[in-house]
Amino acid sequence: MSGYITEEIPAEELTRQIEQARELGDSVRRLVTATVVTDVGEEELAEARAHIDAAAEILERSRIDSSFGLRFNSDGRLRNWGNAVEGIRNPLAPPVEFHAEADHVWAEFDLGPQYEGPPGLVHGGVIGLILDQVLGNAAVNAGSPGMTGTLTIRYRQGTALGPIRVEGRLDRTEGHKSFASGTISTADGLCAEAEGIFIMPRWARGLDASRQLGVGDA
Ligand SMILES: CCCCCCCC/C=C\CCCCCCCC(=O)SCCNC(=O)CCNC(=O)[C@H](O)C(C)(C)COP(=O)(O)OP(=O)(O)OC[C@H]1O[C@@H](n2cnc3c(N)ncnc32)[C@H](O)[C@@H]1OP(=O)(O)O
Repeated sequence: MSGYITEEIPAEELTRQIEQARELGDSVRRLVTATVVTDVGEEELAEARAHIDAAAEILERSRIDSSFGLRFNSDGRLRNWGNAVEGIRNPLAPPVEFHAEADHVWAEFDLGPQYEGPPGLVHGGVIGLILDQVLGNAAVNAGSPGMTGTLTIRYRQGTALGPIRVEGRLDRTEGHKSFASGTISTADGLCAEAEGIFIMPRWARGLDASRQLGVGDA
C-alpha cells in the first residue's frame, strides 16, 4: 500500500523541519480564518489576493507528486502532516494535538469560524471528522489500529464554535476489529458522542511491526 513511507532524516534536521511546517501551517490557518471573517474593501481584497497568489506560486516551485502520506523516520518519529485533523502543515486541520493516557486519548482546541455549519455552531461533518480521528487514535493508542469500518454519532446539542474537548477510548477488541467510543464537549456540556469499529485491513495484517503508529507524534 503506497503512502506509507520510511525515511532517515537526522533528528536535528527533522526537528527543524517540524518547526517550519508548524509555522507555515499556522500562517495559512490564520489566513483561512481571516478570509472567512474579513470585512475589508474591494481594493484591499485585491491586494491580499495578489499576495496570496504570489505565496502559492513560491510553494508550487517544488512539490511532492502525491499526498503527504504517513512517514516513519528512523528515530521513531512519525509524520502525518497532511492529515485533515492532526496535520500540522494542513491548514484545514485545527490542528488537533492529542494526549495519550493509559486508557484514553484526549485533546482540547479551538474551532474557528471556518468550521461553521449552522450559524455559530460547528458543522456536523466536522464533528464526524474529529470523532473519527479521536476514536481511531484511541485504537492506535491501545495498540489495535484500524481503518474506520463503522462510525455512529449522536448529536446531543449544537457545538458552539470556540473551545472544545474531545476524548476517546478503546472499549474492546474482537479479532481484527477494535470497538472505540468517544465524546465532544464544550462549556455547555456533552455535545456529541460516537461509537466506532476500526478494522485492521487485510493488506496491513502482518506488516513490519517496527512501523508503529503513535498518538501525539509530529
Ligand atoms: C503500517 C501499519 C498499518 C496500519 C493500518 C491501519 C490504518 C490506520 C491508519 C492510521 C490510524 C490513525 C487513526 C485514523 C483515524 C481516521 C481513520 C480513517 O479515516 S480510515 C478511512 C475511512 N475508512 C475507510 O476508508 C475504510 C474502507 N473500508 C475498508 O478498507 C475495508 O472494508 C475494511 C478495512 C473496513 C475491512 O475490509 P478487510 O477486507 O480488510 O477486512 P475483512 O476481512 O473483510 O473484515 C474483517 C472483519 O471486519 C468486519 N467488517 C468489515 N467491514 C466492516 C464494517 N464496515 N463495519 C463493521 N465490521 C466490518 C468483517 O465482517 C470481519 O469480521 P469477522 O472477522 O468476520 O468477525
